Amino acid sequence: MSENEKMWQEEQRKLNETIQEIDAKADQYIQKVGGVKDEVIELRSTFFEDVTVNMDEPDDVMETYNSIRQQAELLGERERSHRQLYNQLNTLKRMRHSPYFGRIDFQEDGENSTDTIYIGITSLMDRSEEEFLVYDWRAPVSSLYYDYSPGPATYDTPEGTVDGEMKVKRQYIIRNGALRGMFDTGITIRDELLQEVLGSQASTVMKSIVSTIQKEQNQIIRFDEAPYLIVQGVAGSGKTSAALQRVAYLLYRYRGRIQANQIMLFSPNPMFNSYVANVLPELGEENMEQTTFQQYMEMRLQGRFEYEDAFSQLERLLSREDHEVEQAAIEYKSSKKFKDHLDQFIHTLESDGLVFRNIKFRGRLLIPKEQIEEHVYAQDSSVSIPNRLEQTRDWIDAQLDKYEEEEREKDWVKQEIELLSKEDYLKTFRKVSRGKRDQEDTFDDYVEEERLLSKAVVNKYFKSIRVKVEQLHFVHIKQLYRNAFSFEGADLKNHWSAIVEATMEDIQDNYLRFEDVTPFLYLEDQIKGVDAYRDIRYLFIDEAQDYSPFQFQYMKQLFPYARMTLLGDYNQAIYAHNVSAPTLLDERLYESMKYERLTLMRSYRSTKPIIDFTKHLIPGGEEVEPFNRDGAKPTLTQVNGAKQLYHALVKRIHAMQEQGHETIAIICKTAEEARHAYDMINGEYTVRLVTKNNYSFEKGIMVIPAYLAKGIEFDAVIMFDASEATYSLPIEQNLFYTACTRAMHELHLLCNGLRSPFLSQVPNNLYEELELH
Ligand SMILES: Nc1ncnc2c1ncn2[C@@H]1O[C@H](COP(=O)(O)OP(=O)(O)OP(=O)(O)O)[C@@H](O)[C@H]1O
Repeated sequence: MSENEKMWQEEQRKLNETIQEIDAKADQYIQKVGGVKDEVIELRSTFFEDVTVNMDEPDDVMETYNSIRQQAELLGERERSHRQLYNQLNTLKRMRHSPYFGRIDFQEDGENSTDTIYIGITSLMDRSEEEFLVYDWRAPVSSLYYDYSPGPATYDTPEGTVDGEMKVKRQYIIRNGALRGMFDTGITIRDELLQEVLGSQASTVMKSIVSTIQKEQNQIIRFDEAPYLIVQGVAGSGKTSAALQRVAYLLYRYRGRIQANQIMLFSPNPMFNSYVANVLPELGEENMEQTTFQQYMEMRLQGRFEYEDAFSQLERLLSREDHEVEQAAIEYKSSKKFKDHLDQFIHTLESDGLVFRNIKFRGRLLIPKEQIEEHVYAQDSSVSIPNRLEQTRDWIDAQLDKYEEEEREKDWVKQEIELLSKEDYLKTFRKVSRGKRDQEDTFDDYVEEERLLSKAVVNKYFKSIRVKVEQLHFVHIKQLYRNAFSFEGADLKNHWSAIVEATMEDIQDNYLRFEDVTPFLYLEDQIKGVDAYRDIRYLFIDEAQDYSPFQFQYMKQLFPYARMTLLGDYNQAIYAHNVSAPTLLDERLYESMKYERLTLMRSYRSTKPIIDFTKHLIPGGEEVEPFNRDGAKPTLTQVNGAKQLYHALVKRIHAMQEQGHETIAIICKTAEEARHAYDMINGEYTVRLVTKNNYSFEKGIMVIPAYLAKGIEFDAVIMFDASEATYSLPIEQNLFYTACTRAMHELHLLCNGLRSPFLSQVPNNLYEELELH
């Protein structure tokens, strides 16, 4: 038997033993789960047998309440342990399929023996819970596997650094409990496994990468120093993947101290949310909180304003009209400079200038705005505006109590009572008299009945005023936002008056453009007080290049206790505010803060020929390092007119399907172009049109605007129209690059008319020009 065969046998034996151990543990768990389940069922069915229910006397009610609470707590605790055992059992099931993926043999300095350490998605102890059979990939010692090749190696533990020598580093492919492959690896994780992983079909859900994490990604995952981690990574370099494994790492590293709901991820679009939703559960962890800026905006503005979202703003700018003024407005309103300006404005409001609304009731002026103003500015100027407003709110409430009482005597109230239907009358009567009866023995006085009913009627009408007062609606934020523009925007020269005029009109129409949303909310928060997310400890911002400097400042305020991980790629900055301004990945924004900036240059998503092509679409692209995965060159099909475009498209889709590609994206520039492409082929193929209002990621053919394909990948990408008429302006360059870099295995460009000037930067030998036959 050769050395290799012996090694294989030895490893097979080890694998069998581990699986036996997993089975034995699973049996133990099944018994425990069964036992707890029976208890839960029993507790549920006998819930009320075991509680004493007696509502006769107040003391009895209290006793009943306590008894029910105790029983509910017991049930809750049993249900929790059932869930926990059930989750552990599921993890064991996953481990049985592939208990580990790597091994290192490590000899610590000063020790005689070498430890053999197997590494898997979670740790596994033997039945007696004494020895580790498998180490969690997030354990300190496991970082050796990602960071070193055999030779001297070091890892950090909470107790300090451990030095030693790595003797062996081995990788396994284990499927359904059987050893399929095994490699002793060198400096980086050997390419075989990565080749296998990357060569597979695109999936509609993102996969975990723990078995093939690369050294530079591991640095991101385990980073634990500065409060800001900025990651600039080229398209497909694993930023999102690293972010998700980092969440899993943090949950492991700070187990018991940080829960999944204290970690939040901001993602670029809702489709992305479902795309990444599987990674953490696959690793046996709960998902973090996920949201988009769009969702946050909706939560804040819905019902108050019509507002534009980021996608519509982009669509507006992508239309081929003159956007000079709009572009200037977006750049300015998204800048730190505008925020500083607003801060100055807000500062002046401390002594003068807040605008208020009258408080009226049925046409009667109850509290004039001047009185509110007087009340606010009568307070000590050292008190913050939000605190003064809170104080004023209490004062207004007290005034309203008085007015409410006055109103009860009015004729309209009597009429209202008369008009109450019998049901309403009884309902109101019961409601108001309920409290009364507890205090008095009899209740038969007509006057008292009238009094209570009028109180109820007036109360009902005052309710909406009370709610508005509670929300500090008496401050006229809309007017204040307008007033913020009553200065001379020196840098904007001849555009300023046009910008101000457009803003005034929009606000008058109760409409907020996307570029106004953040400044508006910021102003509102500074005046009314920030409703911050104080529980969030870690904030992840994916596609960070798409956020404006103003949004960043805003987020900092919204998440005051969060460490931030910002991941993105400046070459994929597609929004107007970043066309000529630095993105959030720019170090200059962090100069006064503690931060670390890491870069990822290696791209894993696409085949080498695709990366060789796409890297020429951006300045500095020559530094992008492709992962060496083979594939066909991208193609370019030149067509003239809609008819030829249709034929080229159909031909291409057909070829992609023949080759067995499961996710095929026809990527367009705008929603309008996507609708056009969709109409062209719908009926011929089963095809899905993805819009910002319809977002789920399924297998098949989809037509999608480029900005919605952000962060996502497909087996094959067909660029619907790579022509000059579609892609030639500066704002279109990154969009073009982003769209092309979504392809994993195949990239095909159709071009109706003159080709985009961005293509002239790509050497001819890097793509194939096709004729349409
Ligand atoms: N270490 C790795 N092992 C296996 N697959 C990897 C690894 N790193 C990245 N990938 C794969 O490469 C693809 C791109 O990764 P990901 O989406 O995380 O990149 P990204 O930098 O966020 O991309 P983009 O900015 O273009 O949206 C995914 O299919 C991911 O699974």
